[in-house]
Amino acid sequence: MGAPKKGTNDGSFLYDPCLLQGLDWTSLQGVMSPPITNTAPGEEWLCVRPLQVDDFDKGFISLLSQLTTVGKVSRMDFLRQFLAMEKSGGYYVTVIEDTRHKSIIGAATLVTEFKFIHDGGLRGRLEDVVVNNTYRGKQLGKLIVMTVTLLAKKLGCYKMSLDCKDPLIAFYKSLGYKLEPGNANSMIIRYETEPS
Ligand SMILES: CC(=O)SCCNC(=O)CCNC(=O)[C@H](O)C(C)(C)COP(=O)(O)OP(=O)(O)OC[C@H]1O[C@@H](n2cnc3c(N)ncnc32)[C@H](O)[C@@H]1OP(=O)(O)O
Repeated sequence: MGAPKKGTNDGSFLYDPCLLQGLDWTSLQGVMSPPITNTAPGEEWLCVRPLQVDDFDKGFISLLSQLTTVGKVSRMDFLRQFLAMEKSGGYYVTVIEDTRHKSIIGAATLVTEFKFIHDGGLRGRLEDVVVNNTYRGKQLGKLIVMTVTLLAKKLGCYKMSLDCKDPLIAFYKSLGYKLEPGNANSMIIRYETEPS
């Protein structure tokens, strides 16, 4: 099934699905074995596409709970955040659906940020990467990360960055992400109470 075809944006997508057409996977030759792309993900029942309004009913929120604490997010909460992201622009929440079960099994988000620096450039951040644990080890993690990474390039981002735990450094390095010497620290102030 791959990605939704041109002209299928009926307004239910968070962003225009046409943006996922024509991503340049040539630099990834050898990284994926067998080679897969967002438009040819290896199984006809896999679909890589922007988040849709009815993905709450397809398990999107419970998938995120395999990444971190989600808390209580009702359908209304989901819809409110979806609409806020859509209105704001710059949120490219991208998912993999198993269309046999109408189930969201993978997700990653590209967030873009307008800058005055870098000639008034656009910066990308990779956020909230997760694959359902029963589907892991089948390259779907690589697929969803590279889909949004190539989308950032297509949108004209001058760089894309991410924060991750140490064990995942090798995973992201295999996809071309680098630790820059002297510039690989992640610092945080947390404003919320840590869950017990
Ligand atoms: C920027 C962020 O959002 S960081 C947060 C990342 N997300 C999480 O930690 C949530 C829980 N984990 C997951 O959802 C998944 O394990 C993912 C998304 C990290 C990887 O998904 P998968 O579909 O299993 O990835 P995929 O099949 O493409 O595996 C690629 C490689 O990464 C390695 N890998 C995958 N997960 C991990 C991990 N948790 N720790 C170390 N290595 C890993 C695999 O061994 C594989 O290596 P290989 O190609 O040498 O065999």
